[in-house]
Amino acid sequence: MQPHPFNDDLLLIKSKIESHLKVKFTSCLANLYRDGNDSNGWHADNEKDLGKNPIIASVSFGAERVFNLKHKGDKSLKAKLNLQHGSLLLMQGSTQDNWLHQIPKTKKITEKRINLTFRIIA
Ligand SMILES: O=C(O)CCC(=O)C(=O)O
Ligand SMILES: [Fe+2]
Repeated sequence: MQPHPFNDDLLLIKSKIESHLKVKFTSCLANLYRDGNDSNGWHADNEKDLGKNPIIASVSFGAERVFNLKHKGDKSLKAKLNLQHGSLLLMQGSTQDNWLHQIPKTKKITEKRINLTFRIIA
């Protein structure tokens, strides 16, 4: 993937999150879900360059989508959130070590959603 410099809109969103959380982010990954047919399969954001126990701030715009979490070890542990327009989801601590997350496909959603995940990359 080819990184681009932050534009003014992204810098504004980044600085609002940073002053709220007292954390500085170095990068942002943008995902476009054109409709409910676009999804993001089960994964953990545990790439080496994120370091141990990464803090990831995830902002959602547009269509509300389901966000599922499942524990890697204990299959009985699951969580389901609805990520609303304008919401901020924070993943931190051992979340990526212990849990997988996904945005499942759905036939109910025909509208677009944009998700921005702000990250600290060494
Ligand atoms: O779209 C979302 O809310 C999640 C995106 C995600 O998990 C990722 O980019 O790693
Ligand atoms: Fe993720």
